[in-house]
Amino acid sequence: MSLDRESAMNIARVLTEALPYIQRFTGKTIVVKFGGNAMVDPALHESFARDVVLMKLVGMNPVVVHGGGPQIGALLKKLNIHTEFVNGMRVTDSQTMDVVEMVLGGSVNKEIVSSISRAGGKAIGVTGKDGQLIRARKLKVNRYSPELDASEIVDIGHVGEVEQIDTEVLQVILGSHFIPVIAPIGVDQDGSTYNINADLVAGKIAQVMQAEKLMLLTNVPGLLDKEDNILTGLSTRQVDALIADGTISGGMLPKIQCALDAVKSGVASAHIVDGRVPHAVLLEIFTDVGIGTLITSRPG
Ligand SMILES: Nc1ncnc2c1ncn2[C@@H]1O[C@H](COP(=O)(O)OP(=O)(O)O)[C@@H](O)[C@H]1O
Ligand SMILES: CC(=O)N[C@@H](CCC(=O)OP(=O)(O)O)C(=O)O
Repeated sequence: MSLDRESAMNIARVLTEALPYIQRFTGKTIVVKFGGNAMVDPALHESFARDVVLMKLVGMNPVVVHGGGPQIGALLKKLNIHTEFVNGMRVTDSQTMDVVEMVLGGSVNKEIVSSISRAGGKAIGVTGKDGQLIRARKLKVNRYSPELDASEIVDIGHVGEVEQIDTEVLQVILGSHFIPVIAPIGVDQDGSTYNINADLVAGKIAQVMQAEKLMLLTNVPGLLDKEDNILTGLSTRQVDALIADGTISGGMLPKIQCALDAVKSGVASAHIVDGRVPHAVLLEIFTDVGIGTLITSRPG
């Protein structure tokens, strides 16, 4: 292949632009949450896997946490099982829990592991049950009730929140130079299984691993205002106001919450990024192109 001088210079510029980022992030843990909505296109699977393998090869420690909401929804539909969400969380009865575990711990997890292998990397897929990685407890959900004109606690079944992350299994995987791929299923002391929102798991893992970055890949360009402009660099107070006036709702609620919690607990930055853009991870980590919504800890 021969290139004209200008194209060659452009490629060289992009490559050298990556150098300070490689130097800065070598040896650092970067938690990437691959959202179910960003996963629906197989080509995006491949570009995501290549980005993660590249990160690993230049000395970073990528940790992948994945969702699979649309994939769970598709199987539930096939099985004629009705599903609904409260505050962005899937109401999960025992039957739904079985499907969730099958999809997240089975097909979705192994598809990502295979994509990473095809891209030349080595990955190990686990759920939070493996090595008791994710200890969960039942999540209590508060919902506003118009009839009561007050908030009420609703029981949404086998939905959990993270009680504790036991990093031992992660250290073993990372120590053996594998890329961990984690399905957001938790377990409690009695061995009961919980469906946990993948953003919440990614946020907690980033906190416990004191990650340099938490990246949440989704199917929107970032956190949007009512006119669809991307919002970035927000303070906690501004986020609270956006939740109160309904600008932030549904699946964006746990995303924002875990991004704020992560940066408050020492993660240097959290990013909500459009996973529909091919190589979104690569662009965010290795270039000066700022994409999506950046959340850092600052007063307010
Ligand atoms: N202010 C907002 N900005 C962007 N997306 C929002 C906002 N409020 C609600 N959402 C919704 O949140 C969704 C992203 O969450 P979710 O569907 O759970 O994605 P994922 O599967 O990637 O975790 C968006 O597709 C959008 O419908
Ligand atoms: C409790 C809860 O809602 N769990 C999610 C788990 C998967 C997930 O979080 O997937 P995305 O990241 O693709 O949305 C669910 O059942 O859909």
